[in-house]
Amino acid sequence: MQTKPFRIGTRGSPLALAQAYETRDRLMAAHGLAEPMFEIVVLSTQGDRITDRPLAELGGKGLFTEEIEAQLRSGDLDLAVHSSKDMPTKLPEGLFLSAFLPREDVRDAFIGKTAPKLTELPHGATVGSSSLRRQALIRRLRPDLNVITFRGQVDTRLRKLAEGQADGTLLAYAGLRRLGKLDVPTELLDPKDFPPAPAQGAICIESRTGDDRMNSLLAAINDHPTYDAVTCERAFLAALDGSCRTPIAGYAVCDGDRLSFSGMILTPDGSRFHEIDLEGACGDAAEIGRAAGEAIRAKAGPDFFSSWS
Ligand SMILES: NCc1[nH]cc(CCC(=O)O)c1CC(=O)O
Repeated sequence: MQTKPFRIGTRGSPLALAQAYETRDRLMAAHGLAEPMFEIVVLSTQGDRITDRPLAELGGKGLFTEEIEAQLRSGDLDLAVHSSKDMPTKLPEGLFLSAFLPREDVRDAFIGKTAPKLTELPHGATVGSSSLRRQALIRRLRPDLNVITFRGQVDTRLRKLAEGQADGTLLAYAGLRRLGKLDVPTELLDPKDFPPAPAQGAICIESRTGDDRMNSLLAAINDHPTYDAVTCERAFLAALDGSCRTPIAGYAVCDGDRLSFSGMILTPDGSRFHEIDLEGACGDAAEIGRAAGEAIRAKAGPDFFSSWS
């Protein structure tokens, strides 16, 4: 019998906390465990402390995970809850993504102040976003808009918008939903025009490879279609070597045992882009993502990636 509570590591943002509590609740329900069996441990990461520069400039992924992973490896934590989208494609030795919770809505939400839709914004209007993918997709659809960097937690960004720092902003609808802000979006963007980031909307749980007891508890809350879809999307990202300077979109859907993947890469100014669609068996998720990454890289040619830096 375990007597010490399981220690769940998380960042302290309202969204991160909501995700950690959801994971704890699912573990409690699946195993009939009581609340005192879990302890939520809040950690601050570099990504939380540096809020004035775009993530891509700071080295991108890993900034939200390193401090948490160090404690997971040392045994100070038993599991860590993350937004899969923030996870680097390569994890530290001895750690793995052991479970994914059922995916939320993958779409990006537009929050317009001067117009309800991205396509209806006045000529030259300002849109705040620090994501390279969103910036490139906005410019692809509306090259006339002025895209500015917007960072910080959801509430910070909404405050900046309310203060008039921009005419609109984009956020993952999944995050807004988890925070109960269902009425905030003025438009939900169609993934066909505005494909989401790989792994958007999926909560993942990271644990130690050798921790059999923890991993068997986690296996019971794993959602298989989400696991396969995100595995495919992360393999796509890894095949493009996850360069944090390339705008990359990609999403997979599992329907029964079939998986359909759509991916896109863009130049940062949105003037050029390439798309790929690939289908296969859910069991081949990683292979489909990797093949899609290699195919789109070949389509784009080497000049595509060296045309900016
Ligand atoms: N660090 C940004 C981040 N990572 C995950 C989410 C949203 C939740 C999700 O995609 O699961 C967000 C905020 C956003 O993109 O609006």
